[in-house]
Amino acid sequence: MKFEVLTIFPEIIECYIKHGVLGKALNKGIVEVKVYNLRDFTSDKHKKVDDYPYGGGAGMVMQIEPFYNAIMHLKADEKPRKLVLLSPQGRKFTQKLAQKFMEESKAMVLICGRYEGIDERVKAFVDEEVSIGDYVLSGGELAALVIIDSVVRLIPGALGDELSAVEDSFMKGFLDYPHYTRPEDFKGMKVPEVLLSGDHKKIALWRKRQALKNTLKNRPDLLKNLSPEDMRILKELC
Ligand SMILES: CC(C)N1CCN(Cc2ccc(Cn3ccc4ccc(-c5n[nH]c(N)c5C#N)cc43)cc2)CC1
Repeated sequence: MKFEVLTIFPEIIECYIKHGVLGKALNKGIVEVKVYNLRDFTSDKHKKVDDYPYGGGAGMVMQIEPFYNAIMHLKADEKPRKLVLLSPQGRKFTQKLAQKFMEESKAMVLICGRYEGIDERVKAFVDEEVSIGDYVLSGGELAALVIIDSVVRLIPGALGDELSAVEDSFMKGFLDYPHYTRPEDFKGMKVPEVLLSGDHKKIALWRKRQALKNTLKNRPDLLKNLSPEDMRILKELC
């Protein structure tokens, strides 16, 4: 999977991708990330990327030319790629969309704006407009990293543990169960006895109950299409 990121702050992307799962996936060659500075695609000596909005209004708007030049530069190799514009107006990014991107795209271009947004005409060159959530960010870079991270986790072999990607919550339709590790007793705060029992059946049931309890409390909207067994457990919790 190849990601090409267009941004005026390449350092934001370059710093993050060196670490953790992403860093390992890069080293394994499972994923490639190339970052392009939009200022390198300007035609003036000041490398200007923004200007005042037509029609007036607060702030500055990013000009189309650097985006156009960068996109045409990438498309010169005529390889297929999905062009995704990060935007507060985009469709909501979910685990399901991450799965779809992983399955359908061998290469993705993540287009990151700043300021008050970008010239609307850029959208004529993109395939998708995506938002990571209903809150206001200062630019598209964090959203691009969210997409890269969540899609890479789904690539077989990226996590080094096939189950993890499948077991990631949201895929199953409810939140994760609580996790504990040593010490058993931290200032009187003890690990639940069941987790020390070695009884894997009991542990699995406890984890399922806790996951459903957490989901009922924090994200009841995820509780759809439960199995009859999960529904039975849920009813016991109510
Ligand atoms: C003038 C007045 C009436 N307007 C009122 C509405 N404001 C909305 C506005 C606010 C901030 C930004 C900053 N920004 C620039 C590029 C960019 C890309 C993504 C995101 C972004 N924010 N939140 C997400 N989930 C995102 C994603 N994905 C934010 C971005 C862009 C746009 C803009 C100003």
